Amino acid sequence: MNEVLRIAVQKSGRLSEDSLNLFKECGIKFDNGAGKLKATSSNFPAEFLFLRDDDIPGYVEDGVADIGIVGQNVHVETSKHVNEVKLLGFSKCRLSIAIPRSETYGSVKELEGKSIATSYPVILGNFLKDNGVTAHIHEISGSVEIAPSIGLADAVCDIVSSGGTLLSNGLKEVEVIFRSEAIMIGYPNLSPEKQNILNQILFRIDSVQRAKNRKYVVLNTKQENIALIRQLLPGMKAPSILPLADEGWVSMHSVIEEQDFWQNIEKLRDAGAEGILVLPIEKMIF
Ligand SMILES: Nc1ncnc2c1ncn2[C@@H]1O[C@H](COP(=O)(O)OP(=O)(O)OP(=O)(O)O)[C@@H](O)[C@H]1O
Ligand SMILES: O=P(O)(O)OC[C@H]1O[C@H](OP(=O)(O)OP(=O)(O)O)[C@H](O)[C@@H]1O
Ligand SMILES: [Mg+2]
Repeated sequence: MNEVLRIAVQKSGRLSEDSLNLFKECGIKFDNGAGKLKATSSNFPAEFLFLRDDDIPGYVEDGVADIGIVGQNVHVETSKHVNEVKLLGFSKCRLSIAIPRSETYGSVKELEGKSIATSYPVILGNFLKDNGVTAHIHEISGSVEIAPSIGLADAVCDIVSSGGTLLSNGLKEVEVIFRSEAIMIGYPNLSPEKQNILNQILFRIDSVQRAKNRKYVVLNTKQENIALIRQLLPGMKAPSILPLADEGWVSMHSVIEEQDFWQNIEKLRDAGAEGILVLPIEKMIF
């Protein structure tokens, strides 16, 4: 039987675009046109389900979806029996407790007896228990930051990224209780065929991610500068060195971490590097 890997991604929201791009950058084509809830890839054995993010861990636990992408916050909150396949590095945010800006705050003990509105009762409950605080958790499913201003709760516990939503609702962050990024979760009992398809996807993701942090560098220099320039480019284990038409000149080619390049650019020029080109790399296969 020709197996197909069922992949659950958020239909629309903070995870959607990066989740879809992840698969597209891996060369997996599919149509995610408006209103579509399911799509089959035209060039890879995969089928996509477009869902609410909160539902994804349950689908993956039941094996209705083979893998899914959610925030770690949702993964921990839903506490489903799934494998943690891979952290993905996007949709980074934190889960924080916030109180009205006009109020003072000394320590977590001040939350004793207070009511806190949140969509994350499990994570918040664990935090309060670990800190020996008893508070009333008021569970609501969205627009949490409005709660103190309408008298629904004394404090909130919600996702923060830039802090803009807290600011515009007159709140200040007082405790960071969880840090999150997107994670790929998987059904624990995949068939060997499906595991094989997943391995192909993971291989492609690694190739794309590796390439993102690195650049292909080409520079020209006089032959006598080669040794010094090699020392300045830590990633340059075995650069390709090609003779130029001009006698005594070479072109050096290598792949380096982008960060190393910026740290050494001035020294490279001082060492005699000229005509430096820094090019993006699309994929890196080892
Ligand atoms: N402002 C933000 N910056 C970065 N990541 C965020 C931000 N807000 C949320 N996230 C992350 O993205 C996930 C999805 O956020 P989103 O706001 O789209 O969820 P939602 O409104 O619950 O969506 P759905 O309609 O699918 O239930 C969150 O669980 C969190 O991991
Ligand atoms: O610190 P900030 O950068 O302001 O981000 C935090 C906000 O982002 C998310 O909501 P989103 O805007 O995704 O809307 P939602 O409430 O509809 O999920 C989250 O629920 C916060 O409200
Ligand atoms: Mg949701």
